[in-house]
Amino acid sequence: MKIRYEKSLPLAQDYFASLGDAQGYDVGTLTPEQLVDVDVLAVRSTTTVTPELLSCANRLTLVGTATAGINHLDTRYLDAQGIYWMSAAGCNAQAVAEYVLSVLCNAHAENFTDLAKATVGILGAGHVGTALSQLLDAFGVAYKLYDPPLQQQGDSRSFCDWQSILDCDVITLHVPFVKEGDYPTGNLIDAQVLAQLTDKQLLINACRGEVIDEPALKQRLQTENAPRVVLDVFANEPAIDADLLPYLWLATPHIAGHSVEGKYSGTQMVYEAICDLLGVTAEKSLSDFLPEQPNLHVALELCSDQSDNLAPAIALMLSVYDVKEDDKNFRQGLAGPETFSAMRKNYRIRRELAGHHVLNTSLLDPTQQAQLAELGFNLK
Ligand SMILES: NC(=O)c1ccc[n+]([C@@H]2O[C@H](COP(=O)([O-])OP(=O)(O)OC[C@H]3O[C@@H](n4cnc5c(N)ncnc54)[C@H](O)[C@@H]3O)[C@@H](O)[C@H]2O)c1
Ligand SMILES: O=C(O)[C@H](O)[C@H](O)COP(=O)(O)O
Repeated sequence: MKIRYEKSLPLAQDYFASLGDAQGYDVGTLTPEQLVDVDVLAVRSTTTVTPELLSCANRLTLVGTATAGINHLDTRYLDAQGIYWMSAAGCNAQAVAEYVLSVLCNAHAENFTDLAKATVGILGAGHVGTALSQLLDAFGVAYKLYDPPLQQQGDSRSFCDWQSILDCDVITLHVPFVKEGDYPTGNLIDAQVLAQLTDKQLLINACRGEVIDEPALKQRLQTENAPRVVLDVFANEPAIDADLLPYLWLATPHIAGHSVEGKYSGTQMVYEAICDLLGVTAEKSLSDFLPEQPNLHVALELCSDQSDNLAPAIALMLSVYDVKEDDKNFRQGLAGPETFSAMRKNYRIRRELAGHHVLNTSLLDPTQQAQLAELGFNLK
């Protein structure tokens, strides 16, 4: 069995070497000829899998992407060729949900969004939307879900209509980028939608840049009464429109899903798919590779504002992951497509909330303790 993998998959050799001849390629270097006699191609979103790329692939059985998004795979072509493909659905849902929560905590800290009163509109209630709704439940923050495909499939949760989502204090996008079908998402947030949003609202995009009409966004952000906007994703990555950045409240280089857990899980899922293909038991698991959770003891000095019931959870959340640090690094480091890619490749080690130890929690009231436990913290 020959496996070709994009070197951006963490732990690829550790996972794949025992399954066959596993060889890595650098992002952007894979040629059609390198797929001759290859059985499995393992990618992330930085390899676009087209008919041209696969034109010499004479034995390809499986294309696996260690990402949630699949818009870089020509799935129609793969289906027509009888090549099985899979994605790492849900691998980084918690990471993206924590990214959004970090944005919300910052908005609350700046008195822009009062989380005790605000309603968050979640557009797309799949893995990420659901993980986010669970974090918001822990915080006691109100939210609405919008997801017509899931609603049509009979999902038992309560969904709202399009206008209700646009009326929310925060609108956060978690849909796939889909060009065709009953529910296309390209430019879902277009000039007309942007015109409706006001400077009391926060718009977050951590799904795909193409879901927002970016030129229209740039225009809107230069007019009166414009919403606050946070972008993790951009049209035409890595050659993004850097002129947009000054108009954004927060901007990051497509790293919302890049927690250690999120990235390792992606490789784990591709490994499991290859094991299935071979009919062998998957013997490796995430816990074989995840480093010990950093011994982060969060002191309650962080939780000084006892007048705000959410203050301890917010302080702890931001001490574990503050998106503002990523925003600062991005604005300082961006000089072109290469630096966009390099910042993603060399992204810092970011661990998810679950497992962090919190000391002195007996000083908190039971509601606050429950909030922390629901967020995944280990209370000591
Ligand atoms: N920034 C990042 O690092 C990052 C990380 C993970 C995922 N993503 C992106 O976020 C997307 C969502 O991730 P996920 O894991 O939740 O995927 P998912 O497939 O589990 O959920 C997507 C949801 O969107 C819904 N949907 C589809 N079209 C819709 C429409 N027109 N209107 C409303 N809802 C619609 C689907 O029914 C589904 O429930 C991915 O496709 C990927 O592009 C980005
Ligand atoms: O779709 C996903 O899972 C995310 O957008 C993910 O962060 C993409 O990761 P990349 O392969 O570009 O690092």
